[in-house]
Amino acid sequence: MLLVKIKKTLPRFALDVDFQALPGITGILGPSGSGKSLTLQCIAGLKNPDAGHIEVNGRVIFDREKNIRVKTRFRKAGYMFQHYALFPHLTVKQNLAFGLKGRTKKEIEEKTAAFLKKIKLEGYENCYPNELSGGQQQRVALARTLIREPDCLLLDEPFSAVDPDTKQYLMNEFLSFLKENFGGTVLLVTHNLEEANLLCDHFILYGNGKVLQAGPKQDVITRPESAVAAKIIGCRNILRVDRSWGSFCTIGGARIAVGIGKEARYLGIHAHYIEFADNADENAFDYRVTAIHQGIENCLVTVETPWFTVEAFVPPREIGSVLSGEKKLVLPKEHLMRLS
Ligand SMILES: Nc1ncnc2c1ncn2[C@@H]1O[C@H](COP(=O)(O)OP(=O)(O)OP(=O)(O)O)[C@@H](O)[C@H]1O
Repeated sequence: MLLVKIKKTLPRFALDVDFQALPGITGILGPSGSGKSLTLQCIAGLKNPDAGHIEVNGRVIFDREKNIRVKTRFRKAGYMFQHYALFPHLTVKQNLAFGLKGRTKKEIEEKTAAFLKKIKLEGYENCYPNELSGGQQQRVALARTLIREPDCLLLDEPFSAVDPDTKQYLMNEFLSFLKENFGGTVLLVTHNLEEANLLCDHFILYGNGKVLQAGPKQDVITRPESAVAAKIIGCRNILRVDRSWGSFCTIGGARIAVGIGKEARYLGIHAHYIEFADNADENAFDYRVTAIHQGIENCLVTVETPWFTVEAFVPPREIGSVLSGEKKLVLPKEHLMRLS
């Protein structure tokens, strides 16, 4: 487990975060410049917080008040950079051995051989990084980090350098490799929601140097607390509430049933929960389609009602009936999210 409670003030930015991350993969998501990479750098010991405390599996690696500042190489925090940062002039084997400085020759031989096997690159030990595919390079980078037996892994956009075609394959490979070879806490910084959704167990949402929300992935996706959090997790429909009372509110004059809950400044609904029905008593509106973006599995349609506009995913086989104009747009109450 990783405990992080740190503050760092830069000339035009202030980081002030407090979170814990359990074993498994925790995705840190947030807009550009919200402090994600800075957090990883503080944990790895590449940057020093001005205040706070960092603990990995019960071992304090930073505590400003107690003047504890464990050196980077003793933190057991494996930091993997965006572009893998393999040494181009070193072979695969030398890259793997790089982190084992100070160990006996025998130990280095044994460990590098074991890791070459794990990453299925036996026979490639004398190759240079430019002779490897993107996926192979990534495995070497991951192995070079894991060979030092870190207590936690810090991954900063590990797939940003990969083309979209190979990305899916790499992510699956990465996940199974990690499951077999690492049982600790992984922090994964990413901009890519699809990637985060596939890989992560938990989410931490960042906004302007602060943690907006944290929790199990599914909870955060289905129950974002604020409009900003909903936007980060990819909610396409965030509607400004004019007035709310009891279990109702109005949006642009339309009365909407939302169920009882906290005071809401916005209502959110994921595009895949919007329905088109022949009959519905509640939250059903006349509409017209103003745009269609044809996808492979779904079409994304922009739908205008006299009171608000939303985007909805519609399976291609249903698009004809949605365009017919004989249906109503329905916002199912159970999928409306009250947002602050
Ligand atoms: N050495 C530095 N000196 C001054 N400001 C810095 C320094 N490093 C980072 N910052 C600022 O800190 C803020 C957070 O940067 P950080 O790289 O952590 O953002 P991020 O959330 O990782 O963004 P991105 O998703 O674009 O990588 C930014 O406003 C950045 O300009």
